[in-house]
Amino acid sequence: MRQWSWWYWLGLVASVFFVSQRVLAEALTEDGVAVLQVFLPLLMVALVLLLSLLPKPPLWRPLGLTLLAVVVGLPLLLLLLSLADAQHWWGFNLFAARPLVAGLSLSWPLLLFSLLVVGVWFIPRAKRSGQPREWTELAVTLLLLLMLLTTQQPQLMNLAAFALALTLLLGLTTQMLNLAYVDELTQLPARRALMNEMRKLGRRSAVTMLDVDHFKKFNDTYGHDVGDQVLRLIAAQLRKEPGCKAFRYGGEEFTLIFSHADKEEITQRLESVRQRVANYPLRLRSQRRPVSGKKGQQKRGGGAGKVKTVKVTISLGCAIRRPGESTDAMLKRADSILYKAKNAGRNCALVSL
Ligand SMILES: Nc1nc2c(ncn2[C@@H]2O[C@H](COP(=O)(O)OP(=O)(O)OP(=O)(O)O)[C@@H](O)[C@H]2O)c(=O)[nH]1
Repeated sequence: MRQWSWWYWLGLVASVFFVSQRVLAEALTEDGVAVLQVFLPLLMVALVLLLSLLPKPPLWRPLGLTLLAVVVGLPLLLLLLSLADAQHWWGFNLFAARPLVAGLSLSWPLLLFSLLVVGVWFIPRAKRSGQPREWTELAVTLLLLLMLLTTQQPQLMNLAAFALALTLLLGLTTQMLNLAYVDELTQLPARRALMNEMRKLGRRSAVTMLDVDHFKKFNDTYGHDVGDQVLRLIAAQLRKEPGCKAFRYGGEEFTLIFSHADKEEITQRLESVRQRVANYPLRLRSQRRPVSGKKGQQKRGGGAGKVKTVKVTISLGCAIRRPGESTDAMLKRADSILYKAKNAGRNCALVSL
């Protein structure tokens, strides 16, 4: 679903690029060019804001088609109006369109509007999410702006257009790699990344499988969303641990790999993770509790908005690589040690040579 976003952005970039090329075309009058130089960047900033705010449904849905028609069609409509010399109708001359800097199509309204949209919305959003998609959208917005500001300097404009195409390609590739290699819920490297990393492990290495205790019961009691919160919490604790690399293996299972085989140090690290998770008070708001069923009714009795804390535990099984052992066999052994830890009463870490 999220991948549809690229098509809308591509549509907008293509439409703005086409219209900006027409700015240079001789078919436009001097006033027509001026209108495009003032209004096209303003319209473009408004459209990128719209695109970043609205959900992006599949293109073939009526809403998707409408959104695409808006982002592609409005710049084209502006071009048609400029070709028809329609600027007299909208009082263009009153618009204070004098450029602030000679050679750049930068007017006061554009400077203020783009500073507001980029500074208040795009930059904080990209920083908050840290995702390649949001950073790409910010870079594309800035490069589109640069391209439109430099319509009077074709060499600079071509350079900005080239950088724009490269940014889109880079953003798309990074996102595809992220989809394949990064787990969306926890943002840890996913199983495919683990398998790649395992191939590189040396003779002195170790792998740990870990699993949340009684997670099915936890999900049934507090709901799937709180379960997801637990998985994110565990990922955050694993990420903090030095000397090892964490992966989400799948479901409620995680994997840690060590590129050394020091049993004492590994035991210490696993104990530290286990204790941090076990002692972490997870805050629950009452509205997150189940909305139906007997258990839900009992829990909702506690009053709306009340904050309750719960704790979870994990079990860990670590296999230190044996001479001649394949990484697959080591992983399987770690899994069976994990089940020994479960049978030993859970909330514990076992390490075996
Ligand atoms: N919230 C949430 N739950 C998940 C996710 N992936 C798997 N689960 C749940 O994890 C639970 C795993 O349950 P089991 O394999 O029976 O294990 P368990 O209840 O943790 O019991 P033990 O492992 O023996 O302590 C199932 O209820 C799955 O639905 C996820 O991404 N989010």
